[in-house]
Amino acid sequence: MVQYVATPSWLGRFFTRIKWVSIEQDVLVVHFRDMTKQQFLLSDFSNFSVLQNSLFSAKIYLCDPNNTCVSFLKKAEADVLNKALNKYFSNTLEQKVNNAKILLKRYALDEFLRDSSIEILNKAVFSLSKNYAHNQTVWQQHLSPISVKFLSILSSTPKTADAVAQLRHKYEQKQLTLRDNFYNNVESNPLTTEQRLAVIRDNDKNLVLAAAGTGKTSVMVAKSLDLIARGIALPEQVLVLAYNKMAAQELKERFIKRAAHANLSIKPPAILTFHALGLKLLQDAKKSTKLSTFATDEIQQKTWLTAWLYKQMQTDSTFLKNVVDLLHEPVDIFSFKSSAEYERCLRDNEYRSLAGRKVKSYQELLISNWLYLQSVEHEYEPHYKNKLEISAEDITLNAQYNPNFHLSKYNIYLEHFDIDREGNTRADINKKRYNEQIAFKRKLHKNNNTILLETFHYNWFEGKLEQRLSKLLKQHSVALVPLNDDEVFSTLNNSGLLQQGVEKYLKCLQAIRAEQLTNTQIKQRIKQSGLKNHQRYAAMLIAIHNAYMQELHTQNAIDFDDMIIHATKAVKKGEFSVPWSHILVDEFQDISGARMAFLNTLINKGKSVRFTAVGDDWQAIYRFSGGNLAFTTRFNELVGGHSLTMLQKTFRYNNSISDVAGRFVMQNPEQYKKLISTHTQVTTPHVILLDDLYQGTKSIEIKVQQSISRIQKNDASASIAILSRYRYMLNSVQQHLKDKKHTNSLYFWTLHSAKGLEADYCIIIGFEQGKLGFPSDNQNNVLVESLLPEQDEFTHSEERRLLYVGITRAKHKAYLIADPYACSAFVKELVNDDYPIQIASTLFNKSQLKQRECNTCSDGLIVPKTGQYGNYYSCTNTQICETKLRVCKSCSSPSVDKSTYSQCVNMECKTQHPICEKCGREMRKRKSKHGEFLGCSGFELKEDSCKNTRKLTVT
Ligand SMILES: Nc1ncnc2c1ncn2[C@@H]1O[C@H](COP(=O)(O)OP(=O)(O)OP(=O)(O)O)[C@@H](O)[C@H]1O
Repeated sequence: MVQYVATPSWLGRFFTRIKWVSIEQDVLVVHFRDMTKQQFLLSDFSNFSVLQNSLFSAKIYLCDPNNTCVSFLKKAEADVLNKALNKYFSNTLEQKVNNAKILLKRYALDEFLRDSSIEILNKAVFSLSKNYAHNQTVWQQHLSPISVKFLSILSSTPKTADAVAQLRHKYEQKQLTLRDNFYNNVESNPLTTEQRLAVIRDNDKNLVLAAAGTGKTSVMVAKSLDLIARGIALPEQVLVLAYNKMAAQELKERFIKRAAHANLSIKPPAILTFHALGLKLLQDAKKSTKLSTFATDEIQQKTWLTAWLYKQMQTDSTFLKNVVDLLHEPVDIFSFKSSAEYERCLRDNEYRSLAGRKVKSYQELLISNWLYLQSVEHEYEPHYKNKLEISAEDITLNAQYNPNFHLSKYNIYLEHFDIDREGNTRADINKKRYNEQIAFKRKLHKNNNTILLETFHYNWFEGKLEQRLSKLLKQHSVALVPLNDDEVFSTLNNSGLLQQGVEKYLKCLQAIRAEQLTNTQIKQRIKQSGLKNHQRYAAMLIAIHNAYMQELHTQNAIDFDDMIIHATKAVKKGEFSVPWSHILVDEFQDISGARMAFLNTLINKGKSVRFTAVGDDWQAIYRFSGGNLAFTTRFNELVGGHSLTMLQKTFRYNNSISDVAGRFVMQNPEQYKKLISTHTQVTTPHVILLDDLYQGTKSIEIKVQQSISRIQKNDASASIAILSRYRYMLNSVQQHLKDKKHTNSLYFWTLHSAKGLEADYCIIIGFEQGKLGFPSDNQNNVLVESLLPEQDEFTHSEERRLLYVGITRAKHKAYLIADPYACSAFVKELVNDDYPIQIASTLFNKSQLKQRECNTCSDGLIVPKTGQYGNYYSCTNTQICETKLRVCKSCSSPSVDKSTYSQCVNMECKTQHPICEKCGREMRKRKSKHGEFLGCSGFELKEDSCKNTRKLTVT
């Protein structure tokens, strides 16, 4: 039925195509002269229309999203039509406002406004208030006062983001009041406001970022109880995931205890580890869950891989060559920018050749291995001539000369020179001097009639090292007899090199499975690492990965990774329907790629699942087993939009512990900055640094025992934990304390296993230097590194977090016991950077630490030693630094040799002892008929004697 027709004014005949406009049923129809028409469903409008009169005609603005305007209408007809439209709109918009109220209540007042509900509110609520804001007078004319009031309140916050924030704030405030009693009583102490907010916020995704001891566990328990008690979820709709069995058990016990305490008779939700959850889903989906022995017995896994490699080597000689070539990652020394970088590389890599020799560089290793595989016997760095003999001829070499290799059977020397075709050297080596030394070595061999064969860095770089070796040796009639495959295999096996390779490949396999890497990703990651043989490494690892999965298939069994990987697949395929509306995950900072993929699948397959991650980026310590901190630090990008709550008040420890631990971990700029406040305040340092000496001799065991006795005297029932980076040190302390009497409960934790635990007092040991020290220098090699989750560049960043975890286990005091003569980088930092700790030993005096720094290498320390010729000092970086210093006869400090004297480093002593400029031995005062003079102490020696003398005045 056509109603309210409006036709064009006389002007409209020239300026519009419109024939007439009318309301027909619930549709506004614009008819055009060419018989076409445009229709607008009236119920689609969320705004009133506006009439605008001009001299000869009128136009109606429809105020729809396209800003449609119907122009050149007769004024009187347009007026009637517009009134009719707005009458209609006032009914529908009144209904829309009522509906908006219902939606607002449902999505923003009765529950926490979730990101996924914002779209609904945008369409049905915020769009109305925006239209209202632009057209207020018209709306006020046509709508009821109560609707106008509602819209005017809403429109006072025009930006959606602000409106969302306000609604959330309002909801939080309401719940804080309503649930005050519950939050006061759910734990033994009232929850803090930030803890309460962490419980209340129920966005699609929530991140609770905490620090140690801030009550993360309390929040997990309170949140799951609150969800169930308020009827937001049934117990079977809540899933809590803990990092390990012990934590899951603790959460379960605390849930039951707290529910009873809050007078709630509530059945606990599912509180599981990731593995237990995977297993449960596989069982529910009727999948095989037989556990492979590989999962529980590491040795079986090693045996399997060794046997598999052996089988491949037997059938394929190229494979055998690959195994040998890939034992050590190629190192291009020209890529080092400083001597420190080079030293670090040498320290982190031990080059043990097939002949069982420890050599100093990767390229020397290749040469030694090649010689070995060709059955050429060779010595490494044999003595050629000593300093004295050489200096008689030339002064270019300042130590005794040891060429790289000597083929004794043929009396041939072999030198590998680290230069490119232009004679350039490593960045930190003086090119001129190095080339002079090469020239001198050549001359020396010539003068002595010895054969010198030469290979160069560029031979290796151009992939022609083996070719050159073969050519040179053949020219000198050296017999080359290649070993057969069996001989090579048994050498690999007997030397332990195969074992090392197997261990490295298993670490890679673990990383591939934890990160769920595809073959393409494996290739990409290894390529990105810059490894020269990246294609061969990738091919080897892909083959091992496939063989491993095939082996599990043959066993018809799964390993721990499979519990998660297979369960993810089953959920994806819909073989298990997800019953959970709320998933809470603890220790999120250590989540792996595979676990995150599992969580994402559960979230996507479930119905409107809300996810809460609780973690602490300062405590991420499981990268080696796939923990990827980026999921926490880049949560928005990698997991999604979320509500963030920070827990920054700690209850476990005092401000002294918090200041030291917090400052230490925040040295890494990649860590979140947090302002931690502590429940307990103290006025003196409660982190104490002790030396590990007992009556002048290193004895960690006795020192720990003494510390325990001291604690016991003050607090006989306190719990005490002894913590160390590695288990071996704990074992020896535990053994020592076995028969000693003590009233306290003692715990022995590695720093990794201490996660989530606490004790009244903590004693941390093991601050040694090196691979088994702390920070541990046991760096992964480049290959394993390339497959592990990315990490920030800050030196020792994960080890730093580990010390943070260690110190923050203590409720009252943390004792750090360290070797003052060889203290690690961490102890040096604590002392040198004036951390607010109590230093309970004068041996950690800053200037003494400075005196002990090695001047030759980048981070070695000079420590006292006793050898067959008496006492001396040497550098702790034994692999790379040969520094040996004499003991000052006046004060026993280290003394550094100059050309004619040795200078004591102790600034208060500074004694100069004369030494022989020819052989380096001590010079002694002697008498002759001409008076006193200095003579070399090597004078009387039978072999290698030195007759050097000089005037007494010369020092
Ligand atoms: N609101 C509170 N008031 C007083 N004590 C609290 C409060 N919340 C937690 N605690 C106490 O603080 C201590 C640390 O709590 P919890 O173990 O939950 O911390 P956490 O954040 O999980 O620590 P970590 O990450 O170091 O393992 C516990 O003894 C706990 O009872």
